[in-house]
Amino acid sequence: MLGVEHLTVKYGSQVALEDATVRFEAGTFSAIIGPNGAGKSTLLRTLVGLLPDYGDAVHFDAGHTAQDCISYVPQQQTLDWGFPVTVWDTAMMGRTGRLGWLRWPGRADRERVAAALKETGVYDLRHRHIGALSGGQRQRVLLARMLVRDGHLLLLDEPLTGVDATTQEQLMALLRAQADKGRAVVMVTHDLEQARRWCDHLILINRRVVADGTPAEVYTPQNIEATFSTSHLGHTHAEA
Ligand SMILES: Nc1ncnc2c1ncn2[C@@H]1O[C@H](COP(=O)(O)OP(=O)(O)OP(=O)(O)O)[C@@H](O)[C@H]1O
Repeated sequence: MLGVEHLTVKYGSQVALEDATVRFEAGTFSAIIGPNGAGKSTLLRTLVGLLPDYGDAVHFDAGHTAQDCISYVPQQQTLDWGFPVTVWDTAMMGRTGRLGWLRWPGRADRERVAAALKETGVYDLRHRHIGALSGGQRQRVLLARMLVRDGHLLLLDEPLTGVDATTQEQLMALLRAQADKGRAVVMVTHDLEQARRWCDHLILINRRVVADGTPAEVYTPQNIEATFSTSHLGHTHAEA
Protein backbone atom coordinates (compact mmCIF):
# COMPACT_ATOMS: atom_id res chain seq x y z
CA MET A 1 0.00 0.00 0.00
CA LEU A 2 2.88 2.35 0.89
CA GLY A 3 6.62 1.87 0.78
CA VAL A 4 10.08 3.16 0.02
CA GLU A 5 12.60 1.67 -2.38
CA HIS A 6 16.36 2.05 -2.10
CA LEU A 7 15.98 5.09 0.13
CA THR A 8 19.19 6.78 1.24
CA VAL A 9 18.80 9.96 3.29
CA LYS A 10 21.64 12.31 4.12
CA TYR A 11 21.68 15.35 6.36
CA GLY A 12 24.65 17.20 4.97
CA SER A 13 27.40 14.61 4.88
CA GLN A 14 25.77 12.41 7.51
CA VAL A 15 23.98 9.28 6.25
CA ALA A 16 20.83 8.78 8.35
CA LEU A 17 19.39 5.92 6.24
CA GLU A 18 21.11 3.75 3.69
CA ASP A 19 19.45 1.80 0.89
CA ALA A 20 16.22 1.12 2.82
CA THR A 21 13.47 -0.81 1.03
CA VAL A 22 10.31 -1.50 3.05
CA ARG A 23 6.61 -1.92 2.37
CA PHE A 24 3.57 -1.37 4.57
CA GLU A 25 0.31 -3.17 3.90
CA ALA A 26 -3.34 -2.43 4.65
CA GLY A 27 -4.68 -4.38 7.62
CA THR A 28 -1.21 -4.62 9.16
CA PHE A 29 0.22 -3.09 12.33
CA SER A 30 3.93 -2.44 11.67
CA ALA A 31 6.61 -1.30 14.10
CA ILE A 32 9.86 0.41 13.13
CA ILE A 33 12.35 -0.37 15.88
CA GLY A 34 15.94 0.65 16.52
CA PRO A 35 18.26 2.56 18.85
CA ASN A 36 18.58 6.35 19.12
CA GLY A 37 19.76 7.90 15.89
CA ALA A 38 18.97 4.78 13.83
CA GLY A 39 16.94 6.72 11.27
CA LYS A 40 13.44 5.72 12.44
CA SER A 41 11.96 9.22 12.47
CA THR A 42 13.74 9.95 9.21
CA LEU A 43 11.99 6.99 7.57
CA LEU A 44 8.60 8.06 8.91
CA ARG A 45 9.11 11.68 7.91
CA THR A 46 10.08 10.62 4.41
CA LEU A 47 6.90 8.54 4.11
CA VAL A 48 4.78 11.48 5.27
CA GLY A 49 6.37 13.77 2.69
CA LEU A 50 8.25 15.98 5.13
CA LEU A 51 11.53 15.32 3.31
CA PRO A 52 10.40 16.25 -0.22
CA ASP A 53 13.91 15.81 -1.68
CA TYR A 54 13.43 12.07 -1.21
CA GLY A 55 9.85 11.87 -2.48
CA ASP A 56 10.85 9.86 -5.53
CA ALA A 57 11.74 6.89 -3.32
CA VAL A 58 8.23 6.80 -1.80
CA HIS A 59 5.56 4.69 -3.47
CA PHE A 60 1.81 4.60 -2.96
CA ASP A 61 -0.65 2.22 -4.47
CA ALA A 62 -2.53 3.58 -7.45
CA GLY A 63 -5.28 6.01 -6.63
CA HIS A 64 -3.69 7.36 -3.47
CA THR A 65 -1.50 10.32 -2.69
CA ALA A 66 0.05 11.11 0.66
CA GLN A 67 -2.21 14.03 1.38
CA ASP A 68 -5.51 12.21 0.98
CA CYS A 69 -4.79 9.15 3.06
CA ILE A 70 -2.11 9.74 5.69
CA SER A 71 -2.73 10.61 9.32
CA TYR A 72 0.58 11.45 10.98
CA VAL A 73 1.22 11.74 14.70
CA PRO A 74 4.58 13.44 15.32
CA GLN A 75 6.61 13.04 18.50
CA GLN A 76 4.76 14.73 21.32
CA GLN A 77 7.75 16.84 22.38
CA THR A 78 8.05 18.41 18.92
CA LEU A 79 4.67 20.16 19.33
CA ASP A 80 3.88 23.50 20.98
CA TRP A 81 1.67 22.68 23.96
CA GLY A 82 1.60 26.31 25.12
CA PHE A 83 -0.75 27.20 22.27
CA PRO A 84 -4.05 28.34 23.85
CA VAL A 85 -6.50 25.82 22.44
CA THR A 86 -8.76 23.27 24.06
CA VAL A 87 -8.72 19.50 23.75
CA TRP A 88 -11.87 19.71 21.62
CA ASP A 89 -10.38 22.27 19.21
CA THR A 90 -7.17 20.29 18.86
CA ALA A 91 -9.03 17.15 17.90
CA MET A 92 -11.24 19.18 15.53
CA MET A 93 -8.09 20.36 13.70
CA GLY A 94 -7.78 16.81 12.41
CA ARG A 95 -10.89 17.51 10.34
CA THR A 96 -10.80 21.18 9.54
CA GLY A 97 -7.09 21.77 8.99
CA ARG A 98 -4.37 23.06 11.17
CA LEU A 99 -4.14 26.73 10.23
CA GLY A 100 -7.37 28.56 10.82
CA TRP A 101 -10.77 27.25 9.87
CA LEU A 102 -10.40 25.93 6.35
CA ARG A 103 -14.05 25.13 6.63
CA TRP A 104 -16.60 25.52 9.36
CA PRO A 105 -17.20 22.27 11.29
CA GLY A 106 -20.58 20.71 10.74
CA ARG A 107 -22.62 18.27 12.75
CA ALA A 108 -20.84 15.23 11.28
CA ASP A 109 -17.48 16.73 12.31
CA ARG A 110 -18.69 17.36 15.86
CA GLU A 111 -20.03 13.83 16.15
CA ARG A 112 -16.78 12.36 14.83
CA VAL A 113 -14.70 14.41 17.28
CA ALA A 114 -16.92 13.47 20.23
CA ALA A 115 -16.67 9.78 19.31
CA ALA A 116 -12.87 9.94 18.97
CA LEU A 117 -12.44 11.74 22.29
CA LYS A 118 -14.59 9.08 23.95
CA GLU A 119 -12.62 6.30 22.28
CA THR A 120 -9.33 7.73 23.53
CA GLY A 121 -10.74 8.46 26.99
CA VAL A 122 -10.39 12.27 27.07
CA TYR A 123 -13.96 13.39 26.32
CA ASP A 124 -14.39 14.62 29.90
CA LEU A 125 -11.35 16.87 29.40
CA ARG A 126 -12.66 18.39 26.16
CA HIS A 127 -12.95 21.97 27.51
CA ARG A 128 -9.49 21.97 29.05
CA HIS A 129 -6.52 23.77 27.49
CA ILE A 130 -3.96 21.35 26.04
CA GLY A 131 -1.22 23.01 28.13
CA ALA A 132 -2.94 21.70 31.26
CA LEU A 133 -2.76 18.02 30.33
CA SER A 134 -0.45 15.26 31.47
CA GLY A 135 1.84 13.49 29.00
CA GLY A 136 -0.48 10.51 28.68
CA GLN A 137 -3.52 12.75 28.20
CA ARG A 138 -1.69 14.68 25.48
CA GLN A 139 -0.89 11.47 23.67
CA ARG A 140 -4.57 10.50 23.77
CA VAL A 141 -5.55 13.88 22.28
CA LEU A 142 -3.05 13.38 19.45
CA LEU A 143 -4.56 9.97 18.77
CA ALA A 144 -8.07 11.46 18.73
CA ARG A 145 -6.90 14.08 16.22
CA MET A 146 -5.47 11.26 14.12
CA LEU A 147 -8.64 9.16 14.30
CA VAL A 148 -10.97 11.93 13.13
CA ARG A 149 -9.06 12.23 9.86
CA ASP A 150 -10.23 8.73 8.94
CA GLY A 151 -7.04 8.17 6.92
CA HIS A 152 -6.07 4.80 5.47
CA LEU A 153 -2.50 5.11 6.68
CA LEU A 154 -1.74 5.91 10.29
CA LEU A 155 1.89 6.83 10.96
CA LEU A 156 2.93 7.44 14.57
CA ASP A 157 6.29 8.54 15.93
CA GLU A 158 6.86 7.07 19.40
CA PRO A 159 3.24 7.23 20.59
CA LEU A 160 4.08 5.48 23.87
CA THR A 161 6.61 8.01 25.18
CA GLY A 162 5.67 9.34 28.61
CA VAL A 163 2.63 7.09 28.86
CA ASP A 164 1.99 4.77 31.83
CA ALA A 165 1.78 1.00 31.39
CA THR A 166 -2.03 0.79 31.57
CA THR A 167 -2.46 3.59 29.05
CA GLN A 168 0.13 1.99 26.77
CA GLU A 169 -1.93 -1.16 26.63
CA GLN A 170 -5.10 0.82 25.83
CA LEU A 171 -3.37 2.76 23.07
CA MET A 172 -1.87 -0.39 21.57
CA ALA A 173 -5.30 -2.05 21.56
CA LEU A 174 -6.74 1.03 19.85
CA LEU A 175 -4.07 0.94 17.12
CA ARG A 176 -4.43 -2.83 16.73
CA ALA A 177 -8.16 -2.31 16.18
CA GLN A 178 -7.42 0.26 13.47
CA ALA A 179 -5.24 -2.27 11.63
CA ASP A 180 -7.92 -4.92 12.05
CA LYS A 181 -10.37 -2.52 10.34
CA GLY A 182 -8.10 -2.61 7.27
CA ARG A 183 -5.87 0.38 7.85
CA ALA A 184 -2.09 0.33 7.57
CA VAL A 185 -0.73 1.34 10.98
CA VAL A 186 2.99 2.15 11.27
CA MET A 187 4.57 3.03 14.61
CA VAL A 188 8.10 4.05 15.56
CA THR A 189 9.05 2.66 18.95
CA HIS A 190 11.98 1.70 21.17
CA ASP A 191 9.91 -0.97 22.85
CA LEU A 192 10.66 -4.24 21.17
CA GLU A 193 8.60 -6.31 23.64
CA GLN A 194 5.49 -4.20 23.17
CA ALA A 195 5.88 -4.31 19.40
CA ARG A 196 6.30 -8.06 19.42
CA ARG A 197 3.07 -8.53 21.35
CA TRP A 198 0.86 -6.19 19.34
CA CYS A 199 2.27 -5.89 15.83
CA ASP A 200 2.27 -8.37 12.97
CA HIS A 201 5.16 -6.73 11.09
CA LEU A 202 8.49 -5.67 12.61
CA ILE A 203 11.26 -3.70 10.93
CA LEU A 204 14.57 -3.47 12.79
CA ILE A 205 16.72 -0.62 11.59
CA ASN A 206 20.09 0.77 12.45
CA ARG A 207 20.80 3.11 9.55
CA ARG A 208 20.21 0.07 7.34
CA VAL A 209 17.27 -2.33 7.47
CA VAL A 210 18.59 -5.16 9.65
CA ALA A 211 15.48 -7.34 9.56
CA ASP A 212 11.94 -7.12 8.12
CA GLY A 213 9.15 -9.65 8.60
CA THR A 214 6.78 -11.21 11.12
CA PRO A 215 7.73 -11.12 14.82
CA ALA A 216 8.64 -14.82 14.62
CA GLU A 217 11.00 -14.14 11.72
CA VAL A 218 12.53 -10.97 13.08
CA TYR A 219 12.77 -11.51 16.83
CA THR A 220 16.02 -13.47 17.01
CA PRO A 221 19.04 -12.84 19.27
CA GLN A 222 21.23 -12.25 16.21
CA ASN A 223 18.93 -9.59 14.78
CA ILE A 224 18.51 -7.85 18.13
CA GLU A 225 22.26 -7.83 18.69
CA ALA A 226 22.87 -6.49 15.18
CA THR A 227 20.31 -3.72 15.68
CA PHE A 228 21.10 -2.54 19.19
CA SER A 229 24.81 -3.25 19.58
CA THR A 230 25.82 0.09 18.09
CA SER A 231 24.01 3.37 18.41
CA HIS A 232 24.43 6.06 15.81
CA LEU A 233 23.59 8.77 18.30
CA GLY A 234 26.08 11.55 17.88
CA HIS A 235 27.80 9.93 14.92
CA THR A 236 30.20 12.29 13.25
CA HIS A 237 31.19 12.54 9.64
CA ALA A 238 34.51 10.84 10.46
CA GLU A 239 32.76 7.90 12.14
CA ALA A 240 30.27 7.53 9.32
N1 LIG B 1 17.39 17.80 10.65
C1 LIG B 1 18.52 17.10 10.85
N2 LIG B 1 19.71 17.63 10.55
C2 LIG B 1 20.86 16.94 10.72
N3 LIG B 1 20.91 15.69 11.20
C3 LIG B 1 19.74 15.10 11.51
C4 LIG B 1 18.49 15.77 11.36
N4 LIG B 1 17.50 14.93 11.76
C5 LIG B 1 18.11 13.80 12.15
N5 LIG B 1 19.45 13.89 11.98
C6 LIG B 1 20.44 12.84 12.29
O1 LIG B 1 20.11 11.69 11.51
C7 LIG B 1 20.25 10.51 12.29
C8 LIG B 1 18.92 9.77 12.35
O2 LIG B 1 18.00 10.56 13.09
P1 LIG B 1 16.50 10.08 13.38
O3 LIG B 1 15.83 11.19 14.12
O4 LIG B 1 15.89 9.59 12.14
O5 LIG B 1 16.77 8.84 14.36
P2 LIG B 1 15.75 8.03 15.29
O6 LIG B 1 16.02 6.59 15.02
O7 LIG B 1 14.37 8.51 15.10
O8 LIG B 1 16.31 8.41 16.73
P3 LIG B 1 15.58 8.58 18.18
O9 LIG B 1 15.26 7.21 18.64
O10 LIG B 1 16.68 9.21 18.99
O11 LIG B 1 14.39 9.47 17.99
C9 LIG B 1 20.76 10.96 13.66
O12 LIG B 1 22.16 10.78 13.70
C10 LIG B 1 20.39 12.42 13.73
O13 LIG B 1 21.30 13.13 14.53
